[in-house]
Amino acid sequence: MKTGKEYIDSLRKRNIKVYVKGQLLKSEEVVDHPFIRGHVNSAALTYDLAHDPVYEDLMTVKSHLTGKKINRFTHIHQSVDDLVKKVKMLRMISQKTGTCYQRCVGFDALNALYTVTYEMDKKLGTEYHQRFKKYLEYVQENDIMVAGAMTDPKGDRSLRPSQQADPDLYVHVVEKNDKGIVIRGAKAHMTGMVNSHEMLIMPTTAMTEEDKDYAVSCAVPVDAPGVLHIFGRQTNDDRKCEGEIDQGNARYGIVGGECLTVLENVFVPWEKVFMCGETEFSGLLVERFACYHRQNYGGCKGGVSDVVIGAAAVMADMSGYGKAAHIKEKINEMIHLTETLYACSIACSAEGKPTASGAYYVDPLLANVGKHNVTRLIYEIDRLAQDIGGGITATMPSESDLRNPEIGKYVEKYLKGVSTIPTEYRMRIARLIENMTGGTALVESMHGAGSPQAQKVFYSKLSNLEHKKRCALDIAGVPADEVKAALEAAAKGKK
Ligand SMILES: Cc1cc2nc3c(=O)[nH]c(=O)nc-3n(C[C@H](O)[C@H](O)[C@H](O)COP(=O)(O)OP(=O)(O)OC[C@H]3O[C@@H](n4cnc5c(N)ncnc54)[C@H](O)[C@@H]3O)c2cc1C
Repeated sequence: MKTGKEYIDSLRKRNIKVYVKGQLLKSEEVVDHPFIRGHVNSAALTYDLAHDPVYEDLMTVKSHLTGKKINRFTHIHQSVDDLVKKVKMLRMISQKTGTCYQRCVGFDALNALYTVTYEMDKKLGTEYHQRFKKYLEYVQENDIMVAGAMTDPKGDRSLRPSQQADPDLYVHVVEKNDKGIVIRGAKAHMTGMVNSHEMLIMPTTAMTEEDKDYAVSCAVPVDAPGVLHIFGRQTNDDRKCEGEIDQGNARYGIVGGECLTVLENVFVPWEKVFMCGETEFSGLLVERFACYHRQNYGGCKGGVSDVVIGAAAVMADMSGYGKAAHIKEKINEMIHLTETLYACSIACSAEGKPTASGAYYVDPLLANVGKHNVTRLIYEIDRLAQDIGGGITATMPSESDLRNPEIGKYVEKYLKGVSTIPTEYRMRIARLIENMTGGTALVESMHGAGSPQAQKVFYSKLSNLEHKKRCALDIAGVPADEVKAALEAAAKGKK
């Protein structure tokens, strides 16, 4: 297993093309660029914690392939216990970073592909699973950070991939030969991509026969020829080029350092191709990845919310209203919402079941309910934090003002709360609340792992409404079969 330092050193060896604000960075500058370094630090923590005996049980596990001790982020879930520990691990790390540490996306892609390649081979007689296991062994042995690359730019959402005016709006195969395939397109919103080693490309939606070229999954090094990354802007990101306080979370940053990854005729050898034209399995792959990924959100956002709750409570204490009844009530409400998020993630894990491959899979309905809650409850948690935080979280002068020899004394004097607390501490907490409850951070809760509607479609599919109707009819003493026949007759009459 790599340490954080070994992980960072390994990133420096890549020959990666990253653009930030229109400028191509030199490959060796990427890790230390102020826009990127925080995301590197938070991912590095997933490596360092695996060497800390306190977290050994959560962070490490025995590989089912080699029997060796590996970082959990490269593991295939072998039990319900593994699924539960994943969620506990995510909450624990989030409590330390206050933000995304990116590695869960690749973790979920590994598990999704492991289960789907097995089922694909069984049905179609392909050989993807063996291939994938070899790749997995390489990932585990080298403690590789893998970006999960599912979301395509998608162009006109009302059209299928093959119907788009521009064929590259979904990643597709443009050439096949005896050595491998060539792919073209882009992947959008790529978390942790610029500080990963490899990306796992997956289709973003179920495909029809016409979309055959778009049903493609493969592993690609982030610095392969033809790959370039355009780093995304974030709320207040220029503050990263200034001092520390105004960033709020200077060490770990905000969200996962997303980028647009362009794939311009990228060659992929067959040993790294895990789906190529098997349209009937692309929907299943999307579903598996989505559910594994939605499982996470009560864990990671639970931990992030723990930090938000702490920040709000500290702000109240530092400002002298920490003991007020309405503040305590609001903090309690935030705790209630946070534990509700966490409960869903634990529940979908506890209800996990083995797939045909032997890998364990979450309860998909509960995983979707959990992520859907995140799209709503985080907004309420953050609203309460802003309520408690006060207007200072939006209007505060800068760190430069605080340090200014002429006006610093006024900032010091007039931003003071409780007289014994240094003003700078209060400013740091106010900035943390600002950073964690606005802009980019909120949108991640809405769209990361899929927009709300993407979860809702699972409800009608998985919740068995007919069974619920039956329960009601039985309890009310109404004969279900008679009602069914009567409704069918009425529907026929209408036609
Ligand atoms: C911070 C962040 C990190 C992310 N990280 C990753 C990552 O690491 N890997 C990855 O693969 N993806 C990642 N994503 C992408 C995420 O999965 C997508 O944002 C999400 O699936 C929504 O897609 P979109 O952003 O293209 O939104 P859109 O598709 O533009 O959706 C916007 C709205 O339009 C609606 N809509 C879309 N299509 C239709 C339609 N056909 N009919 C009716 N309504 C429609 C949606 O329901 C939604 O309400 C990340 C996103 C964010 C914000």
